[in-house]
Amino acid sequence: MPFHDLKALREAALHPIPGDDAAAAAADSRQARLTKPPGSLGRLEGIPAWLARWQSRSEPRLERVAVLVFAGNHGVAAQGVSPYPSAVTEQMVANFAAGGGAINQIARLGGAALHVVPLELDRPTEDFTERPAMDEADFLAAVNAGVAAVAPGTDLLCLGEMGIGNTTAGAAMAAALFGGAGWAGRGTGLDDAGLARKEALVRTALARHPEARQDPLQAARCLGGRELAAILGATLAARQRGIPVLLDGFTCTAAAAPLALLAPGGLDHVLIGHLSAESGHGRMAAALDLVPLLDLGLRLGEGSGAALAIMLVRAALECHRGMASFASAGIAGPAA
Ligand SMILES: Cc1cc2ncn([C@H]3O[C@H](COP(=O)(O)O)[C@@H](O)[C@H]3O)c2cc1C
Ligand SMILES: O=C(O)c1cccnc1
Repeated sequence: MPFHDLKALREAALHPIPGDDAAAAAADSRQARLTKPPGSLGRLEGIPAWLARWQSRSEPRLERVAVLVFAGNHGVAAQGVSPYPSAVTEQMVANFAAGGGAINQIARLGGAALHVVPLELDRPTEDFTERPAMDEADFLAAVNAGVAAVAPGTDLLCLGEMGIGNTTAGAAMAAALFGGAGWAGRGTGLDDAGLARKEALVRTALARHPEARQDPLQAARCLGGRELAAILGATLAARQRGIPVLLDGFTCTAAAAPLALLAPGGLDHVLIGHLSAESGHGRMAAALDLVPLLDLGLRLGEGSGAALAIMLVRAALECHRGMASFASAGIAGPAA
C-alpha cells in the first residue's frame, strides 16, 4: 500500500478511517461495572475504549506491541544546531543493534519488539535554510518506508526517531504548522548562544519556504527529515491497519502533526506517551488537543517516552480485563 504520489498521500490523510464506536462503547460499559468508584483510575479508564475503538475489538489485546525507531541525517546539522556530530546517528543505530540504547531496555521491559529503520544515513537531507529538505520523490520514499515498517496485526505501535539535528527540523515544522516563534529548544543540550542560532535558523527556513505555511505536507517535505516523514507514514498506515499509536516526544509529535491539520481527528488514534522537557512540546501537544500520559522530564527521543507508556497501557488493560464487577463480587454500589 505505498503512496505513488503526493496526491495519493494527501487523499489518504484527508480521509482518515473512522473508529469503531460500538467496540469503544462496549469497553466503556464494562469499565463502568468494575469494582471501583467511577473515574478513580483516572486517565487509565479511557485507555481500554481507545484501544477498542482503533483495534475495532470490544475486548482489545496487547499481544503484539512494537516499537519502530526511524533514523535519518540532516543537512541543517552542518549549521551547528546540535552539540553532537551527525556521525552519532549511525553510531547510535549500531548501538541499538547491539542492544545498548535506552530504548532497548525500555522496549524489552514493555514486552515490545524493537525495529530500527535507518533511512539513507549516508545521504543527509538538504539544509532547509537554503533548499527544501527533500524533493517529492525523496519525501515519498521516506513516507513509504514508514508505511512498509508497520506490520499488520500489531496491537499497539510506539514510534520514535534518531537523527542528530532533528529537534531543529521539529521546531521548523512546528513553526510552519502552528505559527508563532519560540519553537526551538535546547535539544541534546545547546547553550544560550546555540539556542539563539537555532531559533534564527528556524526563522530563515520559514521565510525560505512560504509553501510550508500553506500546506502541512509541504511543511513535512521542506522542513522535516526522512525519519520524520517515515513517522508520518507509519502513523497514517497504523490508522488504516487498525493499530493505535503511542508517539514519543517533541520531534515525533511534530512529525505526525500534519495529519491533525489535514483532517479533523486525523490523530485520534494517537496518544502522546510522555511530555518531553524540550520546551515546545507542551505547547504543541496543547495545539493538538492531546495530553501526554507521562511527565518525567525526559528529553531523549529514540521512542523512549512512547515505550515507557506501554506499561501504563498494559496496566489499564489488565485492570479492565481482570477486575471483578460490582455484581460478580457482590459489592454494594453508592448509597442512594
Ligand atoms: C548519544 C545520543 C543518543 C540519542 N538518542 C536520542 N537522541 C536524540 O537527540 C537528537 C536530537 O537532538 P539535537 O537536535 O540536539 O541533535 C536525536 O537523534 C534524538 O533522537 C540522542 C542524541 C545523542 C547525542
Ligand atoms: O522530545 C524529543 O523528541 C527530543 C528531545 C531532545 C532530544 N531529542 C529528542
